Amino acid sequence: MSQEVMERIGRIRGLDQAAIQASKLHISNLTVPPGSLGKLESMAIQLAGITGSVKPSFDHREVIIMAGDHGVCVEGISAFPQEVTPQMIHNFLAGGAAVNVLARQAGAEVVCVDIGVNSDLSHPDLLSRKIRYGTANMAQGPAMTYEEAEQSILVGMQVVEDAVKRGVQLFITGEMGIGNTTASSAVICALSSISVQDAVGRGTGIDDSRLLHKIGVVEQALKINAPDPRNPIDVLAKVGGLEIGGLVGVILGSAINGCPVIIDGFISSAAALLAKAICPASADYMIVSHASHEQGHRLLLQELGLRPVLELDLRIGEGTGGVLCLHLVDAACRIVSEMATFESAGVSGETKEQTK
Ligand SMILES: Cc1cc2ncn([C@H]3O[C@H](COP(=O)(O)O)[C@@H](O)[C@H]3O)c2cc1C
Ligand SMILES: O=C(O)c1cccnc1
Repeated sequence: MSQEVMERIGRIRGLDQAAIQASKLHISNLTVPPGSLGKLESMAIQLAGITGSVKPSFDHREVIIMAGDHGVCVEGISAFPQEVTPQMIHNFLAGGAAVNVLARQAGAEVVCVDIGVNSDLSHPDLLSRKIRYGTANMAQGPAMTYEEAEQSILVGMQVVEDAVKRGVQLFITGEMGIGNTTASSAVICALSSISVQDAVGRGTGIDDSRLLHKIGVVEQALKINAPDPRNPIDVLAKVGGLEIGGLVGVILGSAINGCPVIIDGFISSAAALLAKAICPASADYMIVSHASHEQGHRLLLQELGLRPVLELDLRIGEGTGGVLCLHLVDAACRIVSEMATFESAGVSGETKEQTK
């Protein structure tokens, strides 16, 4: 791996164990039966471990939408044409996409990065970090070079670094790239024992015959490229995507900078699996927002070893589920900072189980 990427990964630290213990103790004193706030408690404890604070808050949060195109689209694996990628970028920049609406509701900024769209784009609010004009067709050969894959991770890390300098404290992964459920399926099959049949789903809504074809395309891409399961960069280069690599960088970059990162749907989770393969400690910084309706996402999350917070039958990506999860992250933060303790509220904290 390149020096620049390696040096940054070396800065990832384990969670603050003292803060985790302090958070557990604080939560045990709140006026609810022990453990009764479920995932809100585990989130609050994780956030304490990440930030070192028992009462964290995240006023400044950003969805990073990594956008890239996929050469494999020529195989006819999506229900939509490649032109939709740049068209949706204009929609994000105009504030009209689903993720924009949900981000406004949750008080998050949306940042869009062109890391590999197959057309020229220019807009004052677009971050232009193009590495190449889309990937090559992975059904015929590697999607990109090893160096380009490393570069995509570095771009994601640098986008996070710049945002942290502006005061951003929490990141949400988002993506846009027609064809990227195909690349994500190939990535997870290359990294795990999940079968192609189980990993490949309908993406934007393909019919049964196209689904069978998509399975064949992923099988072919894995066969001709033979990605090395022990080398996540090789997997990303051969069967991944530029926006997937960018998200690996966003996830690792969040961990490097001590920030929580909310993982959105199927594509973001494939990036998370790559990030964990590169640096297992990065998983401590991840919050998996939701279980997507996309076939294979549940198995992917099992592989990642993380439980989703929500289940809303979303199957869109963009960062939509990630932003919705933000409301629950805020809820967890408010619980630990605003709730009364047994002592302050004069409520008896001893359970009958304890007094028996
Ligand atoms: C209008 C539109 C908006 C989207 N927003 C996210 N995606 C999602 O769909 C794409 C992946 O599905 P597939 O692999 O089947 O092409 C990605 O761009 C993903 O972000 C969209 C797709 C469309 C058509
Ligand atoms: O879960 C996702 O992220 C997803 C599912 C289908 C299409 N695009 C994204």
